[in-house]
Amino acid sequence: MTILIEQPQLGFEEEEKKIPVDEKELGLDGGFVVPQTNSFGQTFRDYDAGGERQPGVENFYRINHISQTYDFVKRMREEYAKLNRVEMSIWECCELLNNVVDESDPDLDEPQIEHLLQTAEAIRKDYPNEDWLHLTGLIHDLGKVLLLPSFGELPQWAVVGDTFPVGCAFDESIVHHKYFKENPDYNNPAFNTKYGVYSEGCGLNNVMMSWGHDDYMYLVAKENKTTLPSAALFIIRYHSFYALHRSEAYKHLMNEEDIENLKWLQIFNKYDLYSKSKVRIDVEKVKPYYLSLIEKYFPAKLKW
Ligand SMILES: O[C@H]1[C@H](O)[C@@H](O)[C@H](O)[C@@H](O)[C@H]1O
Ligand SMILES: [Fe+2]
Ligand SMILES: [Fe+2]
Repeated sequence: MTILIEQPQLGFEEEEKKIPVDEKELGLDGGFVVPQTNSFGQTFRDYDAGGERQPGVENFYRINHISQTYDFVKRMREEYAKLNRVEMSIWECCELLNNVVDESDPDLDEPQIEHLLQTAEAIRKDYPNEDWLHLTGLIHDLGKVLLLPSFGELPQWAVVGDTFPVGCAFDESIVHHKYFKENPDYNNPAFNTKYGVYSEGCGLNNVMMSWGHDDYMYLVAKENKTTLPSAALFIIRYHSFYALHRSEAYKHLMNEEDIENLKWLQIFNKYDLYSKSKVRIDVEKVKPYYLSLIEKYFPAKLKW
């Protein structure tokens, strides 16, 4: 029952693009200061904080956990693999996110374009030479356009929030785990064991993740033949997989390449999570720089 999705084979050129992960090797001082609290005065990712956003966020996860089943994900992957909805550039997509607000996020109620630029600019300060990582910051959440009418207007529960594997047991570390009890897969013996339909070390590429903006943007980038390195595609695809990159669950499904790429994801996560603030970036000022990166790593128009 395992669904195999093709991963670009690492040829000679791609091999050379592999990037050193050691922060010391990169000569960085990690200037970014992790703030103690979010813009609402609470600790980041506190899902039981009881603040103004809590009831909405909890309700979001209730519906998300009940509805993300193995069959649902399979259907979504097939449907969106067609990439037959829209043709546009990466920057046009960034602008579309001007009007998107994420209901799953306890730390941010700003339009998403702010979050993209805040993430990218924070990375750029600490890792000035890793231009691929700046661009990864800019585009990692573009898949949230799935909320908009021309992309199928999917409900929030099918677009945002933390992701997790389907087809095997839901790990206890997943936010608001209790709501999985009402997911039909929860009582299905094919899907509710440690390995479920997978096997030890099978590689995350062979694992079906709950459907949302991560997997969609990965698909868009890959199918439109981005020249970004494999670590960038991994970051885009798994940045919402907190059970893995924060709680170290599901490690038994990883292969060697996943282990390498996870190091970059963990660096990235610091900027994705803690750069969320009310301090706005001047879009027009930074736009030329990001346009030059887009031109370097993507075709002018992409299929979405
Ligand atoms: O609420 C947030 C948001 O949807 C992010 O884009 C996602 O990456 C996180 O995992 C999630 O917790
Ligand atoms: Fe995200
Ligand atoms: Fe993000």
